[in-house]
Amino acid sequence: MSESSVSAMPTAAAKRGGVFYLYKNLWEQSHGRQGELLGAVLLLLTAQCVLLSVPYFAGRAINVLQASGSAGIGEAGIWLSLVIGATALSWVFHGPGRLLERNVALEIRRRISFGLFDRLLSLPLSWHEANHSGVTAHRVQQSSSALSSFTQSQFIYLSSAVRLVGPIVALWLLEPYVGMSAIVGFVIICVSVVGFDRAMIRLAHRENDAERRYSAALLDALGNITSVFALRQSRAITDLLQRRLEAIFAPLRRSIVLNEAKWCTVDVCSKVLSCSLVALFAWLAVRHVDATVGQKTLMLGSLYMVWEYASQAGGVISTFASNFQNFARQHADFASADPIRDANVKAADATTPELLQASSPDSEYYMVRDLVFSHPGGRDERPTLNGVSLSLQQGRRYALIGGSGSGKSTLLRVLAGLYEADRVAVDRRNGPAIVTPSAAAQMLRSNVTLVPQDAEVLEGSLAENLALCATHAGAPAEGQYSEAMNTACVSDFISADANGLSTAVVERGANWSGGQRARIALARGILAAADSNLVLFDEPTAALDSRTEARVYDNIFAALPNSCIVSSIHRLHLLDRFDEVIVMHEGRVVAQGPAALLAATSPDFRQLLAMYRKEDSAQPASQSAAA
Ligand SMILES: Nc1ncnc2c1ncn2[C@@H]1O[C@H](COP(=O)(O)OP(=O)(O)OP(=O)(O)O)[C@@H](O)[C@H]1O
Repeated sequence: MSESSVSAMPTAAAKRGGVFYLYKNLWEQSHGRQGELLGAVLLLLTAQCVLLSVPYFAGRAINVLQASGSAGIGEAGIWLSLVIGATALSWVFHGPGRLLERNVALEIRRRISFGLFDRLLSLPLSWHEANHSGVTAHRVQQSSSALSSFTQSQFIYLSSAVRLVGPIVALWLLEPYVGMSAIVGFVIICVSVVGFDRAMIRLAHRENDAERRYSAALLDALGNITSVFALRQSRAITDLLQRRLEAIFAPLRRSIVLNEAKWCTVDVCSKVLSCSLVALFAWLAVRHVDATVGQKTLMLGSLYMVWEYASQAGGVISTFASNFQNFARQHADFASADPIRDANVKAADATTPELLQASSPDSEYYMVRDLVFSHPGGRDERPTLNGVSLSLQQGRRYALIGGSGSGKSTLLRVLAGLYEADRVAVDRRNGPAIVTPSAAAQMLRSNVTLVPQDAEVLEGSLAENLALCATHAGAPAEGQYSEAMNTACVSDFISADANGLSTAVVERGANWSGGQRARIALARGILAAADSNLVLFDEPTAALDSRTEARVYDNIFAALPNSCIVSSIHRLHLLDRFDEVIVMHEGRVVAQGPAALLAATSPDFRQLLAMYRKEDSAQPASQSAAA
């Protein structure tokens, strides 16, 4: 995938309303736990409201001491014990509130991770081919962590809100002019913070894009480490990684400058505001003449209250600035999975359920007519499959042959329902014809099993790898493993018992030879195909020597006697094991029938056969017999 197309993806997210977007998703994702979420909010709000009384109690203690001296020690002690009491009481609400909030956050992370994974599984194969797996994995992780961390940051946002409103109300009660001045000051500073952070959100989106491309390159390098070593790619890969890292740093550097400018503005303005509020209060207080004693009074406790509330007000500005920055980051990170959420999946045809029912496993043949398919973003103007027609019968074996790039793998993927055709009609004996591509894809997907070309194995034990599949009815029983291992000739190199099944498979099956890995993957494919009436194999034995290859085919045909089997093959010495041959050329089926008939009637078949014989005779004898 080109670098430009990767970076162009997640911009739709930036258009969505930030705060509402996150809160809407938080609310939706916490369904079933919304009571807990509201309970957490209530408890955390109560804790912050209780804490608001602390400066008042402390100020009253100072005022009593100022007015009554040592005679007021008892009363001051009561006020001070209220300070401790209020702090302790706030924890009675804050602690349980945080527990609730963080538990909901964990649940939200679980839901988003699995929700996105489910969504990924529902997207067509072509979507996955067009999107780098490293990029997609990064999106899932970043988005699920972001909303989870947003959820468990609620107490910070709530405390900021209370500490924003509380001191203003307190200052207003102490002196309305001071309260009014605080509001004006807050508004000015908040507007400048929002301005800075808007610019920083845009940079965060660019930074996330660049970071995903860097992760993708790193994953490619580490995932293909044999080629990196063997082809001396280290230098080129390092250069690529450096370029991609530099692409992260470009928006990051601008963001760092903006961040410092923002903090400078916030710091200076909040200090100016705090000092101005104290000065304003003092000035207003000394202007007030006490009529009874005839002198200007300035109660130190009240001054302390103003200082404390003003400091809180100043502190809140810093907190607001930092919260907004976190919030901006969380918004950008959560939105990074929007290309997955927004991926355009064609809605299934309304008649699908009926068609699926009609296509019960006892359908006895498929007649595929006029199949047209183009790879999205394919290089060629012509469709990859152009008017393909073929007929397949239950219990028969078909060899799919053709030159490289003729469309064999693509055809098998369409027949497995993994790619949706642009146009197709499928006739079956036991049901109405299906003429809608989406319905055809769904029907095929629920009746057909494709054993893919690449032997994709996962890290774990052999048993875990075999368990990573399902028939249309569900997971295969463990008792079937040894039979599948025998069929795929896995038991040639590992015993089909508990001991053998516990053998380790490392990442990408690097502790097995290519042929052994292919047979493990084939055993898993055979397990998955147990109840499919159409089973497709995409060159499953290309990595095997010709004798083992022939044994594997004999075993497969014996293990699946009632299924229709279509297998693409390159080595044509296998042809006599198949009932019919399907010949492909440039995206078309140019011939179908028994090999003997085609040898007499099809020039394309004869040409392929001649090419094969020439290649085969050119090979050293040892090669075809090698294990
Ligand atoms: N994901 C894809 N995106 C775009 N074009 C593709 C994609 N996969 C295959 N193609 C193109 O479709 C054509 C048919 O490819 P396909 O893999 O089906 O051929 P094949 O007959 O299986 O070849 P081979 O025998 O070499 O495996 C080729 O021109 C190929 O470049």
